[in-house]
Amino acid sequence: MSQVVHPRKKKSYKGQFGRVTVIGGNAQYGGAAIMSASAAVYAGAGLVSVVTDAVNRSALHARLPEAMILPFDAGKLEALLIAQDVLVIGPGLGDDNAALHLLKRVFATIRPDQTVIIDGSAITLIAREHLTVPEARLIWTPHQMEWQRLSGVKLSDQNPQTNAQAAKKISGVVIVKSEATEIFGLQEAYLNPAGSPAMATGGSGDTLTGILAAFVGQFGYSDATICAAVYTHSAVADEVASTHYVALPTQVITQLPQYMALMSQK
Ligand SMILES: NC(=O)C1=CN([C@@H]2O[C@H](COP(=O)(O)OP(=O)(O)OC[C@H]3O[C@@H](n4cnc5c(N)ncnc54)[C@H](O)[C@@H]3O)[C@@H](O)[C@H]2O)[C@@H](O)CC1
Ligand SMILES: Nc1ncnc2c1ncn2[C@@H]1O[C@H](COP(=O)(O)OP(=O)(O)O)[C@@H](O)[C@H]1O
Ligand SMILES: [Mg+2]
Repeated sequence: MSQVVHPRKKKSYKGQFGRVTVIGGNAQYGGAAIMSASAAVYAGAGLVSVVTDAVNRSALHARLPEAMILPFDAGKLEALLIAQDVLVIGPGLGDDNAALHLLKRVFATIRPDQTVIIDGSAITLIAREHLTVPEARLIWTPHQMEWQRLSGVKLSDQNPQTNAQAAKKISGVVIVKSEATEIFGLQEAYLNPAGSPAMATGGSGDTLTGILAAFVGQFGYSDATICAAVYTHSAVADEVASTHYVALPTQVITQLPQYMALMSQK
């Protein structure tokens, strides 16, 4: 962990800690985009933007003034996306035609050196519509039902062996989230040792996407960075859960800077 999260150099500025854009949050699921973007900001991303339904503008500005906002239908979308280091697509995006159209528009702009974290509704849409994914550094973050949709492996048949086999057919890194999250597509498979049922609350996965984005954006894309992000999410939740029955995503998010400061000093 401390190998990944290190003290910042004195001579540095926000442009060196990752340009992250979260694409998600329709009229029903605005909170998902807010939690993803908040996690990215609190985990240290230098510049965070959110492409979201226009109805989320006031809520997002009020909750997270650090973030910039662009509505889903903005003409400037491509210009924004091209300048990003990391994209998160899917938290609260929804799976209707508007979401599908936006997903295709985003995929058409992606460059191979960008990291794209594919979550939630985006996974469901890609599986349902058999979409071709762009050439990029892809990180998939399915929960078990999304993994069933994407891989075809039924929930009841999912285990480290069947998951590993299925992940080989998918381009990029696959983080199969559960009570024992597994990561495939790295040099070695990784089993997350932290976390608890206190994390079983809506928004936990949305929060993970923001942490991943911030870690890749500031510490660079590597196996160690991805594992550290997954571990940090659960380890902070464990800290919260030591005194709280549920580890609310918003509470996990606010604890991130303190946890990372301790990690960076080890
Ligand atoms: N506050 C918000 O705005 C929230 C928005 N969310 C967004 O809502 C959209 C739909 O995502 P959902 O995950 O709710 O719906 P999904 O339809 O993708 O998955 C839920 C379904 O899968 C089943 N299931 C079985 N095992 C499961 C497992 N281990 N984990 C999760 N589900 C399991 C559930 O019973 C349910 O039928 C996504 O875009 C997501 O990002 C959620 O993140 C919840 C919070
Ligand atoms: N029982 C559990 N033990 C450990 N981690 C859990 C448990 N239940 C949920 N989680 C974690 O919470 C997150 C849930 O993700 P997801 O279902 O996508 O949430 P959401 O879409 O509501 O944000 C994952 O990181 C998962 O590993
Ligand atoms: Mg989710």
